[in-house]
Amino acid sequence: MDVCPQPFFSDNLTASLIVDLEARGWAHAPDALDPELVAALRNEAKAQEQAGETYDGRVGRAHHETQALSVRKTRIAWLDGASPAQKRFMAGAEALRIAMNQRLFLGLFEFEAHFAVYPPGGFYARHLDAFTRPSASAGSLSGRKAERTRVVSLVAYLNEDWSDADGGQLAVWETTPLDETGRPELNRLDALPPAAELQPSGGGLVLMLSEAIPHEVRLSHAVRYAIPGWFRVNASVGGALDPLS
Ligand SMILES: O=C(O)CCC(=O)C(=O)O
Ligand SMILES: [Fe+2]
Repeated sequence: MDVCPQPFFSDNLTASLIVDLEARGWAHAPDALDPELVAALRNEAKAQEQAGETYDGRVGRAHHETQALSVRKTRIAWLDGASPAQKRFMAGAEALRIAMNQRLFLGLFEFEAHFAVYPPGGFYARHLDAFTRPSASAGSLSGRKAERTRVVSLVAYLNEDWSDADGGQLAVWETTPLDETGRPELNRLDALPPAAELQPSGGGLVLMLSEAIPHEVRLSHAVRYAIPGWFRVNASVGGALDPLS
């Protein structure tokens, strides 16, 4: 791990993203990333797609695989951090991780990310990236343990010349309705307009609290390139939950 990773952008932008993240649970900066880096990453995503190295994205471990295509239609390939562009991307994420830990005391300890290529007709239905356990006795949620370690989600967009007509906006909501047992009931958000609908234009960057911000990728009419990633805490050791979490 670099001692002083090269940040994506200025300290000012980092600080204002973190202020928004703390105040409302999400933050967005259009044109946050260097266009050269964005182009290099987009080319890698395209090359992997053409080489058949991407595969169908699945939904969280708590869902049945058979549901996947009705929830999410996208193809993914995990970043391995090997190419110069991926090294730079991981270094920027590392700088953000350190800044978020310094200001928000989140204890984030690692970052994982993948390319996501949405074909025309691609989408990702409304979801949370991680689940809060409603109570210690919620045994049926045990399958979600692994995902609870996602604390902050990041999405970086790699698209060139995105227009309104291409669809594919990221809709974000600032509240999560819960049912009487404390489980998220996201279909109740049908009645609530999203707090924002963000264009996936190249260079844009979004941060979201993984357990708190429901979001969806609207139907995309063009090929849509993104890198979603997650900052994680070390909440499980040997399959057991960290008692502090
Ligand atoms: O691509 C996006 O805008 C968001 C993707 C997303 O929500 C996810 O991969 O969990
Ligand atoms: Fe997500």
